[in-house]
Amino acid sequence: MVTDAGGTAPFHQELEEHSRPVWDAIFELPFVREVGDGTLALERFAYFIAQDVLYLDQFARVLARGATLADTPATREMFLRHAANVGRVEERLHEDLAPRIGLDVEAVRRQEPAPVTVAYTDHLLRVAHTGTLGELVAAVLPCYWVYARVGERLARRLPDHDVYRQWILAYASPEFHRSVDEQLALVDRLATLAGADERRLMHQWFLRSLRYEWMFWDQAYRTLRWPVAP
Ligand SMILES: Cc1ncc(CN)c(N)n1
Repeated sequence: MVTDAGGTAPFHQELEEHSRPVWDAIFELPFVREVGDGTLALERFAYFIAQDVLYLDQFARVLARGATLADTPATREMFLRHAANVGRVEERLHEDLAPRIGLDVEAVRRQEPAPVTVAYTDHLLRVAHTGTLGELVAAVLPCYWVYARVGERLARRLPDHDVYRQWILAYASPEFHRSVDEQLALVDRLATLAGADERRLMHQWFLRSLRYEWMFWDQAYRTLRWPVAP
């Protein structure tokens, strides 16, 4: 473990080391592997993008709440910029991919989100509205960090599939990685200000979000629907 001059590891490193098996399970997911080699059935990817449209609508609200809770002007500016980037970068990516994979984004927005999408966004919104800024940052960190890690890995050998290639490159981009670094630096700063109870909650929300990231891709691979329609 790398430590600073005072002998303490940065908090994000602690988070990563405690959650190693979940990270490994994410890298091994069939969804991730098949995007990487370009063999994922388009139906599964279209399901994923549809759920991600619904997810990002709520994620942007969580980031806006981060701006409200921000303890410094620089942190407020960062959250506002990140919330705007959801629209400028990720929603634009979805709108660009949608017609190529047979999706109508506006029709998707009228759908009920699937079970894991509801569970994950409810978790983020609850932490954002009942927790501290440190708890919120720990909860959103996997949303950044996992996609950066997956993008970086898959970009080492890009698939021969235009849609998957474009999706991977979005998350391997230097711009996306800069926003991840900003969140990592913020979680480290806030952890130094937090007491033991808050740090424990930060661990808990980080791990929960990380597991939901695994579940979100697994849900798409299984194209999970609500059981028993009315
Ligand atoms: C579910 C999920 N998690 C994270 C990301 C990356 N912001 C995303 N687009 N979707």
